Parts: sequence; structure tokens; C-alpha cells
Amino acid sequence: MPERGLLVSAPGKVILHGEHAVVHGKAALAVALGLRTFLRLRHGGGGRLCVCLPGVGVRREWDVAELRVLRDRIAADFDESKSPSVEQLDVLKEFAGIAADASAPDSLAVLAFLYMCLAISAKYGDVPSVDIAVWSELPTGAGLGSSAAYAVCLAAALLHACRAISCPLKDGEATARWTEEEMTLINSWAFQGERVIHGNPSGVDNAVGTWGGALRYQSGKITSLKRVPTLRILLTNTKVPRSTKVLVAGVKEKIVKFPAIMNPVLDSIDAISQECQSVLEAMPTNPSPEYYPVLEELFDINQHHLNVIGVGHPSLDRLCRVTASHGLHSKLTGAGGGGCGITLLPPDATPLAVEAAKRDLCACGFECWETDIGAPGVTLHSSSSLNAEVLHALAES
Ligand SMILES: Nc1ncnc2c1ncn2[C@@H]1O[C@H](COP(=O)(O)OP(=O)(O)O)[C@@H](O)[C@H]1O
Ligand SMILES: C[C@@](O)(CCOP(=O)(O)O)CC(=O)O
Ligand SMILES: [Mg+2]
Repeated sequence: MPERGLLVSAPGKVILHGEHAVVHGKAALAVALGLRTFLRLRHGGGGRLCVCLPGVGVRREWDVAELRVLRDRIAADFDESKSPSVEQLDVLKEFAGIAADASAPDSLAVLAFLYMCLAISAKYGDVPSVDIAVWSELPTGAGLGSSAAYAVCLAAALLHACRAISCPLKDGEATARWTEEEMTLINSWAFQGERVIHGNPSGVDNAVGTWGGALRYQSGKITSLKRVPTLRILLTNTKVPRSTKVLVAGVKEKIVKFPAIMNPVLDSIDAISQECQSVLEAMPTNPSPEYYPVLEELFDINQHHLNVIGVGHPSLDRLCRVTASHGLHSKLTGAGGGGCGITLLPPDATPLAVEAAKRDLCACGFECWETDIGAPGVTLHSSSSLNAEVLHALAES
């Protein structure tokens, strides 16, 4: 398997509570989504490194010898515990022909790729001569953690290509996972990729992409939530584009400007995450409707808080109003400013009400769908375990 190549996937995520507050040391509750990013790595030869990212319209190819020289110019302090420096990123931008202030999806994707590739190869091996394609079921830049799923897949593939982690997939097996220790390494390098894309990420998204399931995340501490009930959640994409990096920076500015006003809001969001966790842990696996009013009220309060810290958007207000008119409660998820919202579907919501809400959301130009939560984290696949659509998308790349 290793010499033939590698197929790896990582899930997106939904943050139930704690987005933004988690960047400032508060807790977040997040679950892995049943929508994934897939990466195919093929061993090349010919001394070229090729990357194809159809989701952001990128097809680039470099000479491995040239990348070695570039790496040696900036390699002095590559480490998974150190943030990428401004100087390192400036050198990479110049090399890749990316403008100094570029924040377009393709530029950030190429920059994260180059940084991770050179940093990992500086630490563990040589710049690999490989052909990498990444394709995703996740919408890009919509709050579902596409950046983290991309970074987790890259970290796993590049660490594998540099022989820093094993290949746990045995002949005849459909899927396999890495050991805890290997996943810790994947997670820490994925965090570096997130740093390139987001500027100042909390690490919650790459943790969910790596470990999967449902977890509480606070200041780097990951606690898996063991008994999470089967919640039904409707996801709605307002399709309003936004950048996590810009939104995270905006919240920071507000906190610096009005600390006495903003810090209590972050404390309150923290208390909401705590309260939500207690309710989830008290609920049986198949909960009866009586638990839902509290979860619904927590959604409403947090949505107001997120507006206060400046990450709301008229499209998200509209989403909340539309679902409220059908008795359903929603909040934004992820960085906000557009992107996705989540709506809780309690067991006593009638199919008629849910269908009517979906219809009205679609009439606003939004896209909505129900998806599984609690999906597995980073996974290695045999090609026979992937469906035809994924294989086709990766083969076309
Ligand atoms: N499939 C992908 N291929 C390449 N880059 C991707 C992919 N998915 C996400 N990205 C990178 O992540 C960025 C989006 O990250 P972000 O603004 O954090 O939104 P989110 O993580 O909510 O989707 C994109 O601009 C792009 O650089
Ligand atoms: C806003 C934040 O809490 C989540 C961002 O998620 P996304 O990139 O919008 O999927 C930032 C972070 O935790 O790094
Ligand atoms: Mg992101």
C-alpha cells in the first residue's frame, strides 16, 4: 500500500456552542459531521511535486530540488510547536507568486500546503516527489471546518510520505485509523496548517477533524463526550461568503476596544457550553422531548451573544426568523458573518413543520440538509471503500 499511494479523509464539524469564545480560552462543544474531505496521494518520481485542489481552482507543480532550496532558506525554526513566522510566510508567498495581503481561498490553500510540506519534510525526511489531490464534500468557507479537514488530510498524507507515521491499513481492510500517538502528531501539524489559513485558530476544528465524534475543547485540552444523544440537526448554508480569519480578527479588536463589555459576554458563552454539556450528559441516548426546551433556549441566547460580538449577519437573522416561524430554534455555527446556521429538530417537531421550514429556507436562496453527527476522525481508506463520486472526483483531479 505505501508505495502505491494513499487515500485519506477527515470530517468537517459543527460547533454547538463556544465558537469565537474558544479562541479566547473558553470551552467549545463540537461534533464531527458526516461530510468529509478526501485526499489522494500518488508517488510520483521525476522530481516533481504536484497539487490539485479543484474546490479552490488550484493546479500547481514544483520542482522538488527547487523546494529543497526554498526549505533550507527558511527551515531554521520549523517545528509543530512554533507558529509559522511572518518572515517564513512572506518567503513562501513570494515563491508562489501570492500577493503579501492575499486572503483568497486559492492563495491560502497553496500557502498552507507549501508551509506544511516544507515544515514536515524539514523535520522528518526529504521533500516528497508526490502527486496530491484534495476534494471535499464540504462547502468551503461556510463554518463547517473545511480548512481544518483540509489541514488534517494534508498533515496525515505528508507525515506518511515522510515516514513519520505508519500505514495502518492492511491488505483486504476497507478502512483503518492511526494510533493515538500518531493522531496527536497529525493534529499538531494540522493546527499549523490552520494557523496559516486562520491566523489565530483555537485548535477545536483540527481536533474534531482528527479525533472525530463529539468533544469539548478548551485551551488545547480535548475531552471526548462519551454519551452524546442522537440529536437531529438541520444545517442551512446561507451561501454568504466570509473569511474565518477576518471574523476572528474582528472579535479580537472588539475585545481590545471594550474589554469590560466583551469579556462578560465570552464568560456567558462559556457558561452556555457548560450548561449544554450537562444537559447532553443527562439525556438518554434516545431522548424524550422534555430535554429540548433548555437546548433550544441555549441556542437562542448564544445567537444573541454572537450578534453582540459582531459575527452575525442579516442572512443569519433571517434564517433564525424563518425557523422560529415554524417553532424551531437556530444559531449560527463556526465563524458566522454568513456561512451556516444549525437548527435543532426535537423529536416532537412534526415532519410537516420541518418540511415547511426547509421549503421556506430554500425560498430564501439557502441550501439546507440533515446530516449525521459524531462521524469518525481522520481515516485511511482502501479505494474499494470509497464511493464512486469520491473516486471519480479524485481521479479527475
Ligand atoms: N477542499 C479544499 N481544498 C483546498 N483548500 C481548502 C479546501 N477546503 C478549505 N480550504 C481552505 O480553507 C479556507 C476556508 O477556511 P475558513 O475561512 O476557515 O472556512 P471554513 O473552515 O469554515 O470552511 C479556504 O479559503 C481554503 O484556503
Ligand atoms: C470561530 C472559530 O471558533 C471557529 C471557526 O470555524 P470555521 O472556520 O468557520 O469552520 C475559530 C476557531 O476556533 O479557531
Ligand atoms: Mg476554518
